[in-house]
Order: sequence, then C-alpha cells, then structure tokens
Amino acid sequence: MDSAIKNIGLRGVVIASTKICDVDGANSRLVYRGYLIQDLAMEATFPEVAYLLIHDKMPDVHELVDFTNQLERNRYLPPNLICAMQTRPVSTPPMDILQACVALLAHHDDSLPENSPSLAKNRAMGLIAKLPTVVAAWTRIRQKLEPIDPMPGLSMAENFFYMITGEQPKRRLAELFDRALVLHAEHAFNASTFAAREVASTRAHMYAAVSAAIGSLSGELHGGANTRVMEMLKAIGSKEKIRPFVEDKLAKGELVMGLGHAVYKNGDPRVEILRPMSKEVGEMVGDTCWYEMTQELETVGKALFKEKKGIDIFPNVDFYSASLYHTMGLPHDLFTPIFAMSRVAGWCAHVIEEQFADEAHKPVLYRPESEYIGTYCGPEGCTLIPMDKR
Ligand SMILES: CC(=O)SCCNC(=O)CCNC(=O)[C@H](O)C(C)(C)COP(=O)(O)OP(=O)(O)OC[C@H]1O[C@@H](n2cnc3c(N)ncnc32)[C@H](O)[C@@H]1OP(=O)(O)O
Ligand SMILES: O=C([O-])CC(=O)C(=O)O
Repeated sequence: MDSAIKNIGLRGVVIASTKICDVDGANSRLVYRGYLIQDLAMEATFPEVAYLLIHDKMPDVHELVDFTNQLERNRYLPPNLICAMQTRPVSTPPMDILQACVALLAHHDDSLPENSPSLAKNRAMGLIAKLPTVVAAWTRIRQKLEPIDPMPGLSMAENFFYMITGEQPKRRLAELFDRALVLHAEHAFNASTFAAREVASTRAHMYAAVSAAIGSLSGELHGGANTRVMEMLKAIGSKEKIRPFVEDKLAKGELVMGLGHAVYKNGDPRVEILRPMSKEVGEMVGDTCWYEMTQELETVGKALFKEKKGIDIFPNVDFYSASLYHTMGLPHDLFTPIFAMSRVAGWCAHVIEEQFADEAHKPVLYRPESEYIGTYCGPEGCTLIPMDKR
C-alpha cells in the first residue's frame, strides 16, 4: 500500500505551548525564559541558568548560594550505583551508562511515587548535581581506576575535571566549560526534550522522562553529532583534505556532521559564541589546529553546499563544541554526555511544565496518529493460518 503522507518529522508543527524557551529559527534568536542566550552566556553561570530554567526566575544572591549548596551536597552518588557501574563491561558507551544510571537513581528516591512542584524541583536539582559525577566516575571505572569523590568548594565545571583527572583545571578553562554548559542547557522542542515531555505526559516520573531523553540525545543526528564531528576531523586529518572530503560526502549523499539544523536555517546563534571559545582554548593549550580545521570546514562546506546543492548551510551547536572539548583534553565519547549534563536542566524544566502547567496551558497525553501502510486482506483481516500449516 502506498502512503499519501510525506514524512516531515513534525517540522513546523506546533504541538504545545511553553514558557521555557523560544527558538526563533528565522532570526537566529534563542531565548531562555525571556533572556537572550548571548546575555546568559556572557553574564550568567550554569547554576544560575539551571535555576532560571527550573524555578522560572533568575536567582538573587541568597537563592543562588542556597542552590549552589544544594547542588554541592547532592553531587555524591549512592554507593550501590557505583557498584552497579563497576559490573558493566568497560566498552559500554558513556551515554548508555548515563541513561541506565538515571533510571537506577529512581530506585534511590524515597519520595517516589509522590509528585508535587517542590518534589519535582528537588529531583531536578538532584539530577543536575549527579550527572557530572556519573560521567566522571564511569570515565575512571572503565580505565580500572577508582572514582574520585566530588571536592567541596569547587564549581560544577572545576569539579567535573577534578573528578576525572584528580587535578583542578585552570580557572579560565573552567569558566569556558561552564559557558558551554550554559549554551547547551535548553532548546525548546528538540528531539530529546520532546522525548522527555512525551514520557512525562503519561505521568511517568522524572527519571523515566530524563532517561528517555538521554537515549534520544545519544543519536548522531542530535547530540551524538559532537562526537562524530571530532571523529570526522580526525579522519580528514589536515586542512588540505577538507575540500575533497566534503565533495565526496556530497557526491555520495552522505552527511557532513555538525552542519545543518532543523530550525535554524540562517545560522545557529550558539555557534557565534562557541567559535571564539574554541579559538581561545586552542591558543591557551598551544594547539589551534582543530579550531582552524573546523573553521576551514565551515567555509568550504558553505561554499560547496551552495555550489553543488544550491542551499545555504550553517554549522550547529555540535560543530565547534567538538574542537572546544577536544582541546580541553576531554575524551571524545564524553562530548555527548557533557551535552546531557547541561541539557538535563532543560529536560527537567519541561517535565515540570508538562506535569504542573496551569489549567489554561495544561498539556495532555501525547498520542499522534499513524497511517497504516501494511498488509490488509479485507474487513476481517488476513486469515490466520495455524502454526503447523504455515
Ligand atoms: C544538537 C543538535 O541536535 S544539532 C543537529 C546535530 N546533527 C548533525 O549535525 C547531523 C548532520 N545534520 C543533519 O543531519 C541535518 O542537518 C539535521 C538532521 C540536523 C537537520 O535536518 P533537516 O531539517 O532535515 O534539514 P533540511 O531538510 O533542511 O536539509 C536540506 C538539505 O540539506 C541536506 N543536509 C542537511 N544537513 C546536511 C549535512 N549535515 N550534510 C549533508 N547534507 C545535509 C539534507 O539532506 C537536504 O538535502 P535534500 O534536500 O537533497 O534531501
Ligand atoms: O533544536 C534542535 O533540533 C537541536 C538542537 O539544536 C538542540 O537540541 O540544541
């Protein structure tokens, strides 16, 4: 049976209202709860932005101190969770570990199955605090090293590097890492947030919604692209090989990772902030080669897409974050878990909105329709032949 439906992946279909984020594709504008991403990236830290997303207001100084202390107290993992990680094959991808650990964290939440706005906000804070510890612990466990406990007094960014290496990063590097977290924290109804909201719409708990979102983010068309960008740069190897590489991809109809976006057709505003960050870290560590290759790929990619396909193509958030995290010394398969460590703030804000929106904006269970294009033998269906006669 042929289909009358062109699969457009819900592009342009508005399915709910939200007060959390506006992605204005035509004008390359990104707003978290009324604040422009450019202002948040330059003036606010990740904990402030996480607070904004979860509590729907910028924290004052007392609220921020209180929130930071709560995050600090909640960074520790239940010992059973570490034991569970220690039983996993060391080859397990960190995104799979993260997804499983978030699901397991539900077993340690004594307040379940109760739900209320304050319980949900507290769960969100707990997840924001714990995800970096899970990622860092797995990074060590898979190398047969003991996990390192969080160190009180360190910022979230400093602590992440400390829990991986046992050493505190340079202050400027930690500041730029924190800025990258701000840039990744929220993006309206992207695939992973939609997954989280869909699960939350069934009234499943926050851990179920967030673990579904992590699964969605792991794919290479979404958050998984940042790891793939780095693999691609490594495979290309040098600036001179970029042009033939892109030509080959276009000729074969294959993707150039980190280019294109489902909503931003005139450019992703986060790239303008990430590009100089990648350059600065490259200069800081004395290795600008990956930044330069990324920049060349952007220029050559734009020119070749225009020439061969007649379309304007721009990098997305995953493009420069690859060279940024690589020059920060982070393993490539941690790039997407780092994205998750930040986006968890947005996912949780959406779960809370899904479950506690006021009556006028209350979402309902998501339940789209599909068009059946399978076999249909008649009104009574196909004749079911007994097993021994098939
Ligand atoms: C955090 C994030 O999720 S950001 C996205 C991360 N993902 C990637 O970087 C993966 C590479 N990019 C892509 O696959 C796509 O650009 C997506 C999935 C992000 C967006 O896809 P769409 O909304 O379907 O893009 P759109 O339909 O406008 O693309 C227009 C044309 O450009 C092509 N195109 C878009 N991006 C790319 C790319 N990176 N490489 C090659 N061709 C591309 C499409 O195949 C399409 O060609 P066609 O008309 O001949 O079929
Ligand atoms: O919005 C999207 O489709 C993907 C994206 O850029 C994000 O999730 O940050």
